[in-house]
Amino acid sequence: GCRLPWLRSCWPSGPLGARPLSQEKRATETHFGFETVSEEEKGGKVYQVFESVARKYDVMNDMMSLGIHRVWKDLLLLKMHPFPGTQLLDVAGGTGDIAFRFLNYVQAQHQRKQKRQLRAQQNLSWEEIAKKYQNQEDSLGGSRVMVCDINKEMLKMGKQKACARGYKAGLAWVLGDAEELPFDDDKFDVYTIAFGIRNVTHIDRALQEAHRVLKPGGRFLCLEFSQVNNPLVSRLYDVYSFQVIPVLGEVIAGDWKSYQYLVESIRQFPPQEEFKEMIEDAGFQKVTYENLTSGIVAIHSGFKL
Ligand SMILES: COc1cc(O)cc(C/C=C(\C)CC/C=C(\C)CC/C=C(\C)CC/C=C(\C)CC/C=C(\C)CC/C=C(\C)CC/C=C(\C)CC/C=C(\C)CC/C=C(\C)CCC=C(C)C)c1O
Ligand SMILES: C[S@@+](CC[C@H](N)C(=O)[O-])C[C@H]1O[C@@H](n2cnc3c(N)ncnc32)[C@H](O)[C@@H]1O
Repeated sequence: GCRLPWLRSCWPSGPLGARPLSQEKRATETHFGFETVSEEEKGGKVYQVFESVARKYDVMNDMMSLGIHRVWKDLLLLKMHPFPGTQLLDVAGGTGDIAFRFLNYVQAQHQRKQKRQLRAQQNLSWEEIAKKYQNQEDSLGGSRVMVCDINKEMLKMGKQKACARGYKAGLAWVLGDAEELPFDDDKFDVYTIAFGIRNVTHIDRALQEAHRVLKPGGRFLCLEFSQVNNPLVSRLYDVYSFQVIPVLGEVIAGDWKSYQYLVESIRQFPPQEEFKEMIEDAGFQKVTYENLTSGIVAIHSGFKL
C-alpha cells in the first residue's frame, strides 16, 4: 500500500557525463525530522509514522494539545466560511477532522436557510414541510467533501469514525498523494490541508497540485505548525516539545520515534513569511496568514485567480 514519491531523474549529469559514479548516484537529499535522508526514502518513512500512530492519533492530539487542536480546526472552518454548494478537497485528511467539521458547518448553514425559507412561505401543507425536513440527500445544500490521504490506516480510522458518527452523505474518501492528486484540473472550490504539508517530500509540487485542482476563484487554506513569535512561549514550547511530547508518545502510543519526528518536523518547516512566498510561487494570489496561539500554528490562505 505505500506509494513512494516520484523517483525523479534528478541526479547530476555533468557535461559529457564525466562525473565519478559515486557522485552521480547520490540522490537528492531532504529532511525527515532532523535526519537527512534521500528524497526516495522520505515517503516510506512518513508512511510508517502514520501507519504506526493511526489508532492512537485522536487521543494523542487531545493529550498533546489539551484539546487546543480542536479550536485551531474550528477556526480553519470559520475562516473558510463555505458558501452553499461548496466542493471541498481535504488533502492529508486522515481521520476526517476537517471533513466532519465541514459537514457540520454546511448542514447547520443549510438548516438555517431552509428554516428561513419555510417561515417566509405561506400556504405550505404539513406534508410539504415534513418532506423538506426529511430530505437527507439535500441536507447539505449540495456541498460535498472529498478526503484524500496517502495512508490506508489513517483513512481506515477516518471511515470508521464517519460510520460511528453517522456521516455518509456528501463525504468521499480517496487514497492519493498530495504531490500527484488523482483529480482533473479545476474541480474544487476549496482545498484544505491541515497538519499535512509538513510531511510531504516536495512541498512545491503539492502546492502546484493544489493550484491545478482548484477552480478559478477557488481558495487554498493550510493549517500548519509555524514559528512562535513570543520568546517566553517559545522557550516553554521548546521544553514541552522535546521533553514532554515524545514521552507522551511512548506512554500513550508506545511510539517515541514518531513523536520525536513530529517535533523535529515542526522545526524544519519554513516560517510564516517563507511559506507565504512558496504559496505565491505556486501561482496563488492574495496570500495572507494568521497566527494562532502565538504562532504555534498558522493558517495560510491564497486564491487561484
Ligand atoms: C506523528 O505525527 C503526528 C502525530 C500526531 O498525533 C499528530 C500530529 C499533528 C498534530 C496535531 C494535530 C496537534 C498536536 C499538538 C501539539 C504538538 C501540541 C501543541 C502544543 C500546545 C497547544 C501547547 C503549547 C505549549 C506551550 C506554549 C508551552 C507550555 C508548556 C508548559 C506549561 C509545560 C512545560 C513543560 C515542562 C516545563 C516540562 C515538565 C512538565 C511535565 C512533565 C508535565 C507535562 C504537562 C502536560 C502534559 C501539560 C501540557 C501543557 C499544555 C498543553 C499547556 C497548554 C497551555 C497553553 C497553550 C499556554 C502529527 O503530525
Ligand atoms: C498529522 S496528520 C493530519 C491529519 C488531519 N488533517 C488533521 O488535521 O488531524 C498528517 C496526514 O498527512 C498524510 N500525508 C503525509 N504525506 C502525504 C502525502 N504526500 N499525500 C497525502 N497525504 C499525506 C498522513 O498520511 C497523515 O494522515
